[in-house]
Amino acid sequence: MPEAVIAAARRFLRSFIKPGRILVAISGGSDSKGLLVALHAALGTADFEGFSLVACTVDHALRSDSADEAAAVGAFCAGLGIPHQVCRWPGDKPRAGIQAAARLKRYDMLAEAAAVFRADCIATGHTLDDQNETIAMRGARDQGQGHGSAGMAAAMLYGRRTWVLRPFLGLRRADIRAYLGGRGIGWFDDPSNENPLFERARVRASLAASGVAPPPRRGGQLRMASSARAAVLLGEHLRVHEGLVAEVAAAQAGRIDDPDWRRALMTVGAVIGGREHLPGRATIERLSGFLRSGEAGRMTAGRVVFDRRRSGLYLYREPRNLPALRIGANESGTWDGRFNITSVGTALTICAEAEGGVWRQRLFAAGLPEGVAKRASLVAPRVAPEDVGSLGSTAAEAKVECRIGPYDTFLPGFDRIMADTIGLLFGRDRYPAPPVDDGLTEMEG
Ligand SMILES: Nc1ncnc2c1ncn2[C@@H]1O[C@H](COP(=O)(O)OP(=O)(O)OP(=O)(O)O)[C@@H](O)[C@H]1O
Repeated sequence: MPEAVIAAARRFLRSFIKPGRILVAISGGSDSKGLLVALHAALGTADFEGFSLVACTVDHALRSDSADEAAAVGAFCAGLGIPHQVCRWPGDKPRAGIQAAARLKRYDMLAEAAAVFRADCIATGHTLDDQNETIAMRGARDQGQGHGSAGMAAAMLYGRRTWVLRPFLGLRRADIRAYLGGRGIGWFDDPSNENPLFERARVRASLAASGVAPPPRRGGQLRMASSARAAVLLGEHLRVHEGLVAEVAAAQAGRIDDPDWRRALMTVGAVIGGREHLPGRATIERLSGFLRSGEAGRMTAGRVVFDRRRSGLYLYREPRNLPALRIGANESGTWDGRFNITSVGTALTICAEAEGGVWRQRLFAAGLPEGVAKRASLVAPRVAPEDVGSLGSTAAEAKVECRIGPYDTFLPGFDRIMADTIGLLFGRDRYPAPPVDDGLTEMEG
């Protein structure tokens, strides 16, 4: 029903803690165009003073007519009096994984545009149809263990800085099209949506062919509750030493059949291993068998050693395939997916602390078993001024912080409680809060 569209726009605006500027990510397709039009209509009433709209189209420059389409979207926005910017992806494009690369670039450019416009958030036109496709794709990829079943979050923090909100996540695409059609507004259909070379296009076609609407979901709310509980368990049972070792109390180490704890532990494991994703189902099952048995020993999974002793469980990065990195003066880089390093003044080289050095003493002083302190110290970063090479030290020439691999690029709003807890354990600040009431927002999902 087209009325649902304007109702969703109004509900979204009411969820803001205070009025702000919203950047609509508009591709020119029906969903994002419907979002822009519905928000514009809602803001035309007296109920939402203090809000403003701006818009941005990313021209991926992958199709010959994309620049013309982006310009046409600009003209449409101008007709509504909404400031609009086109961001073009310049240069050569990767051949493999083009959709994933385009998505990352898109969010990067949208976040940049939001900063330039001083927008408080980005809004995208993701719909319930997109949500169902995402859930089907994640299920098929066997991410299992409940990681993927919550689907897309109604709010997502990009790059630790920009909130991306999805106000139409509970709406069907057909309703948005009917809403636009009723106003005589057209849209572009992206041919890649139908291209069977892309997984999403195949899933979309098969969901449409099945003709069955998936049942309504409360995935977002359930996931938020799970994250809150996981955060409590982490606070009670897990400590992190120097960003290198996660120590789990002995009594908790075997409770791997608790799904919230398992997800929390696997997420901490991903941080320790410098990974963005949790291990797949088969790896988690193997690891669970080991932890459930309660026997002392070591198992490696996802670049992380799970070292089980009588005194507790210890997680640390396995001492293999550690990279070397060069960072120019006053530049930043990420080493091994685990540490963000910013040079202050001089160019730096970063490699693994192969001798253990001062880290070993610190970990030992923190009360860790000697074997754990020894192994974990070998994977610590050794930061040296480039011109001094191996004689350098970690003195004042660098700022080093832990990277939280699973959340620093994309943080689903429903995981924020757990992400904050993990961040604090690794010596980081909390992530910025969203501009909306996220409890309300997740009810859309
Ligand atoms: N070229 C673009 N310019 C601006 N916004 C875009 C563009 N492409 C997509 N978007 C935004 O993203 C929304 C979802 O589009 P689409 O489903 O194609 O993206 P996606 O890659 O699936 O996103 P995600 O991976 O985050 O689910 C659109 O409704 C729109 O708001």
